[in-house]
Amino acid sequence: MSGAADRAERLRQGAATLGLALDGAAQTRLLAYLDLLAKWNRVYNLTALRDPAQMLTHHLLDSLAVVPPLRRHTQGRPARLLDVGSGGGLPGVVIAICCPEIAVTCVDAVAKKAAFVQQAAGALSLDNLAGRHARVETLHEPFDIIASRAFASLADFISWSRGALAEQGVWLAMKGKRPDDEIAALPAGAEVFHVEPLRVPGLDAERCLVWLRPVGST
Ligand SMILES: C[S@@+](CC[C@H](N)C(=O)[O-])C[C@H]1O[C@@H](n2cnc3c(N)ncnc32)[C@H](O)[C@@H]1O
Repeated sequence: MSGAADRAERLRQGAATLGLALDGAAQTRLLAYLDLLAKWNRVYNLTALRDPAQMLTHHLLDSLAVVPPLRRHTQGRPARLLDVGSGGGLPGVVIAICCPEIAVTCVDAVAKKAAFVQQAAGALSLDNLAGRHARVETLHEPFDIIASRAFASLADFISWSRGALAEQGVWLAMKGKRPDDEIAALPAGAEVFHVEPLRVPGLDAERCLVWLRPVGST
């Protein structure tokens, strides 16, 4: 089997293991995104991983694992999602591909990373995806969901992005092992309402999602 065919099969199997029904267009876009990531990585320095096979498991399937919990939360309704410190677009681009009803903004403080996401939105014809060059602390438009992966401590994630959260909004942090120390160090004004373990197909490592919401007046 060729490398590309092997990746397509592993993506299909991984999505099935996650219980995700991906149509052909979504699968094609996810693989095209992987190709873009691999192609532009040297220029934009998007990820330390160089091998597309590893990128599939560590980046694509890892980000895909967030989609079922996200869909459970939104119930398929339209939502605005901010991916903070998105780098090469993880998990934001993957969410935009799998959930056309979610308008995704990927923000990064490094201009070339935001430019890559904007370029990917055009190349993959994703009307619901935008790359934004900014520090998250400067954003104020309301987002229903603010997500991050490999970004910062929970305390910094919450306090830096607080100004961009809608009134009924929630934060969603993708973490490795359950971050009990970070949860204990949360500032007043935010609380964890759910921590769910995630299984990433083909990845033998602990993963969890931490859901948070604002409390009281901040
Ligand atoms: C370790 S990378 C993670 C990238 C991506 N989320 C992933 O999982 O591969 C963290 C990213 O956060 C960005 N970043 C750091 N501080 C930021 C801030 N205050 N506002 C926006 N982006 C920030 C960095 O430029 C970097 O691209």
